[in-house]
Amino acid sequence: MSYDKELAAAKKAASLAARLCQKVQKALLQSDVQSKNDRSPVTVADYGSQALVSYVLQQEFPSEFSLVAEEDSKDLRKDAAQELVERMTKLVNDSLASDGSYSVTLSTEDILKFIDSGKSEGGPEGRHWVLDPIDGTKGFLRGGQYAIALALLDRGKVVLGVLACPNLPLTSIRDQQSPNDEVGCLFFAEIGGGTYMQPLDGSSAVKVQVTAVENPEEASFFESYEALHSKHDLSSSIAEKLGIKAPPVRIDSQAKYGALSRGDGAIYMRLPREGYREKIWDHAAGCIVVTEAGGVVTDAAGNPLDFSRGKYLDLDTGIIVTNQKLMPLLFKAVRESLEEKASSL
Ligand SMILES: Nc1ncnc2c1ncn2[C@@H]1O[C@H](COP(=O)(O)OS(=O)(=O)O)[C@@H](OP(=O)(O)O)[C@H]1O
Ligand SMILES: [Mg+2]
Ligand SMILES: [Mg+2]
Ligand SMILES: [Mg+2]
Repeated sequence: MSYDKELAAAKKAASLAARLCQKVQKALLQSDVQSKNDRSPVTVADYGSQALVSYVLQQEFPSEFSLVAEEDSKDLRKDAAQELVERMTKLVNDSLASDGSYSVTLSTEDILKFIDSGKSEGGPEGRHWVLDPIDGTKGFLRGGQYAIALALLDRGKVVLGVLACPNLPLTSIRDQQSPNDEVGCLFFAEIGGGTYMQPLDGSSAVKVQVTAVENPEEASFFESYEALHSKHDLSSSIAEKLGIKAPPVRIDSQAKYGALSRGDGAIYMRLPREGYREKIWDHAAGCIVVTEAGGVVTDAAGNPLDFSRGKYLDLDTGIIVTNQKLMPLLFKAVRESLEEKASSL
């Protein structure tokens, strides 16, 4: 089955949302009065992105629409949020007007409704869109990496994924010469069709592949920027077992899956603290982008991720990602480190 029409709509929606986020982040980084604790820019961009993606998908697929998305409008309906909602409404309408394909002006109530149409629970039947309107909200505020991550589930399987990474350099993050290198990547993958990357400005796409590195000593690895999101001590013990020499590259958000899909690094380890439950929108798009580029994504027990159980991913301990050659070695090192840790407790 082909999902070409769905993929085209997903690319359009994610690109529009990326433009909105870029605009907000630019204003945020330029303003000298910003207070470190002011989260309103990310709030405006996050909800604005969700409203835009939801609107575009509903225009393209009016009859069959189900969206599992991270945000809902509850906080926005409070009186104190009124100014923020107005700012967001203007941003969303400006984005739609600049695109030109929809001649519409949405009211604040319309926008809140589009945000709330992301309340589906997903599951093993039918089709569901899965959206993280901004993944890496902390990275967004820091001026670092973030992603707009959109995927489609069909009968519980991820069949397409789009990752817009507005701050990711077009060339490998390992070869960065100057901070002026061009940024803004759109990764996309359809099941059985491979993974492609194109500049967010719309120029032509290239096929990407994960790295062919077979020697773990030459492998480099990614982990979350935020130490709270992953046990960095555990990943360093795994890296040591593998003989990895280079220090980890810390990047925010699913931009890690994008960077890995084109070979910027060989391994991504995400081993959250006990009790943290992973959500499908944090991994669905990234997972297909990596697997269609020839990579493997499993939990720490070696099982593929199961996106058919609703909003949460029920998995064993964490998520590990690499190419097919390195996976058996990585898996072994992960098991050994976890066992050592368990016996030392
Ligand atoms: N405690 C904890 N453990 C693990 N994961 C957590 C935790 N808290 C949050 N999150 C989720 O992580 C998403 C950000 O992904 P990353 O961890 O790759 O980003 S970062 O490098 O830490 O910025 C982030 O996604 P966004 O909320 O969309 O930014 C969260 O869903
Ligand atoms: Mg997220
Ligand atoms: Mg998010
Ligand atoms: Mg969040």
